[in-house]
Amino acid sequence: MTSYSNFGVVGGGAWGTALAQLLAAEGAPVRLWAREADVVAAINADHRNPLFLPDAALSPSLTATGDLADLAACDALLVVVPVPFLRAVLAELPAGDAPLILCSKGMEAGSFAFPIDMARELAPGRPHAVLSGPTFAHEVAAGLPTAITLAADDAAVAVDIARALARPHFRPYASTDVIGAEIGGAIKNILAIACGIVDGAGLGLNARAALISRGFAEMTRFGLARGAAAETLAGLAGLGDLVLTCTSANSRNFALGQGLGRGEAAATLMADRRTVAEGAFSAPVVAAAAHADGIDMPITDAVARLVAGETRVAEAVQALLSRPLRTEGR
Ligand SMILES: NC(=O)C1=CN([C@@H]2O[C@H](COP(=O)(O)OP(=O)(O)OC[C@H]3O[C@@H](n4cnc5c(N)ncnc54)[C@H](O)[C@@H]3O)[C@@H](O)[C@H]2O)C=CC1
Ligand SMILES: O=C(CO)COP(=O)(O)O
Repeated sequence: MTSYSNFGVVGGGAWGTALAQLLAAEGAPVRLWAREADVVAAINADHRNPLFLPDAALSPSLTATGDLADLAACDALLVVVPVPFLRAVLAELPAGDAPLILCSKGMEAGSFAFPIDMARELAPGRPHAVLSGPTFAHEVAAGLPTAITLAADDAAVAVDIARALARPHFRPYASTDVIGAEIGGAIKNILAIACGIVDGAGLGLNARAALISRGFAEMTRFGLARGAAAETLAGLAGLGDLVLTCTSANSRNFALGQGLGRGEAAATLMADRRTVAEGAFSAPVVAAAAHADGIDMPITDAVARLVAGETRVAEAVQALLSRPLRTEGR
């Protein structure tokens, strides 16, 4: 059994900060790399991250740096950079054999790569794992009970990392279904936008439940075609996270969808965002991947078109409702 005690966190957004705080809460040293100099300064001076996680008081044992080289001595790294920027940051990581735990949720445009695919390509020769599940950052930082999936190809690696991350209120479930964990996290963001649209447009709770169910059918079709296990998709990283983010305006993806549903322009909603709504980036990518593989994903298609400003909410809803009737199933 390998134990990890000297964690580094790559990415000082809400989720990176919350994970760093989780690991540092009892006084363990944790080093966090943040891109913004004011985030680094505020964490070190005031033990706060006013830009991305303003309400959390952070442990003094959590220190920040703007230099990735300062993470070279860490014995495990959590990588929490939004997917569109992940490749560039991975390319700058200091060399080493510390495991990389990928915590971002999405699929890269052009390459169709998930975070773990990029890590294997750009930082080979070390263990890679995926951490994904229903986990609002502010709740984890506040110490509220949370369960999550930790997936790695090697079962022993998954168990070791899960043990190292576990805390009394934070329960990682070990898994070897890396692709299932990646697909669940990427697709639930897209479906959270769809549910936000239904909410913003006032289409009712029946419609939201229908979207969650039929969206889960899309996630399952896409996942099974790529070798994911049905249990993973029905677990924390899939259905669990889908339920969380499809039912709460705390989800940035859901909130973006609410704006679209109220009729606000996608371009306006996307402009000047400091925080990410990964589903807006992933929707066209997953839609294109599904088309290429011949997988039917009408809700994902609709979200991609709405985010691109190619259709209006009423048209998209009409198109979904007028699809031919079919038998229920995957
Ligand atoms: N916030 C949450 O509750 C959770 C977020 N996630 C995932 O974690 C990942 C990171 O999200 P958050 O920490 O919430 O981010 P955030 O929305 O709080 O902050 C934005 C992040 O993007 C970074 N960024 C912006 N432009 C960049 C660039 N050009 N190069 C590199 N980095 C850049 C910022 O430095 C900041 O770290 C996403 O994939 C998200 O889906 C996963 C679970 C929970
Ligand atoms: O992934 C999340 C919770 O599990 C956070 O969702 P949002 O990115 O939509 O806020």
